[in-house]
Amino acid sequence: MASVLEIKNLHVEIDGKEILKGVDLTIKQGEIHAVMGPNGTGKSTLAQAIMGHPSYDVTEGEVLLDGENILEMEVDERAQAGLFLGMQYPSEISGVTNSDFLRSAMNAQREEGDEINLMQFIKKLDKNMEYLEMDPDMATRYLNEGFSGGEKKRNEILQLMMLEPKFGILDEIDSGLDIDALRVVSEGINKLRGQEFGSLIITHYQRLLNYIKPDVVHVMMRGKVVKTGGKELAERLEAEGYDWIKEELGIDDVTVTEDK
Ligand SMILES: Nc1ncnc2c1ncn2[C@@H]1O[C@H](COP(=O)(O)OP(=O)(O)OP(=O)(O)O)[C@@H](O)[C@H]1O
Repeated sequence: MASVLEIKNLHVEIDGKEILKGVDLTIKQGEIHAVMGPNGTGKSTLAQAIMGHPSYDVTEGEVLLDGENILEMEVDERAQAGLFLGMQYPSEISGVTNSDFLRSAMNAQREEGDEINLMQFIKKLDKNMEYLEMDPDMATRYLNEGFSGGEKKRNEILQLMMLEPKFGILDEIDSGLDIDALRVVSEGINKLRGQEFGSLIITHYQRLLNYIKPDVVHVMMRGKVVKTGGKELAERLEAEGYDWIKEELGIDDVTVTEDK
């Protein structure tokens, strides 16, 4: 049966300031959802809260993966349950090679005693790196250390392709990518597309959505999802910006501020 990720009435605070003010959103496995919205409207906060970043306090609501509240799980348990978070700014880890990191992450998802066979791992790694047009040296370099912005993003998609999560939460996967990298990264996501994979892709640009056709598009303003539609919604935003939504809602300021 297809898995479902349900975000229900999610309220999140950072340092006592409420950023998310009741987000509702449901993704089924097999679907790709895009989250768009002006700067400072809570998109990254949503991704961070789902994955359990310690600075983000959930004050109300729940996030259910097949009916189970993942907010009660530790971060590694969330990953084990099948969630993957791509970071807007992936961190560098010196002393751990990219390949070792990937193998440990894959083994962490498996039962003890059922570790992935080394040859199988190398085969899968080689195949996916080739697919993503990555330099083979990237496997033996320390995780993200000295990687360019584009290399980090490609590497994130490599992680996604190796781990094959149920749901990938991808924050600004297109930022800083040149046009070739954008194509490759999009192809990687499209390759995963299918009944076994669902994704929430946070992006500013319709450009990415020319390569990855979303099934559903959401717009966030003031810490909430204010509009949901199909891919034509993203096209209209690209052509007309966000003003028409602000007019519809009767608001001037879209950001998350204290007094709303
Ligand atoms: N660590 C933090 N401390 C205080 N405020 C924060 C923190 N992180 C985010 N915020 C505030 O929360 C609001 C929403 O931020 P968030 O990063 O979720 O927005 P966003 O929609 O992803 O924006 P962008 O499109 O610019 O990436 C902003 O006003 C931001 O300043």
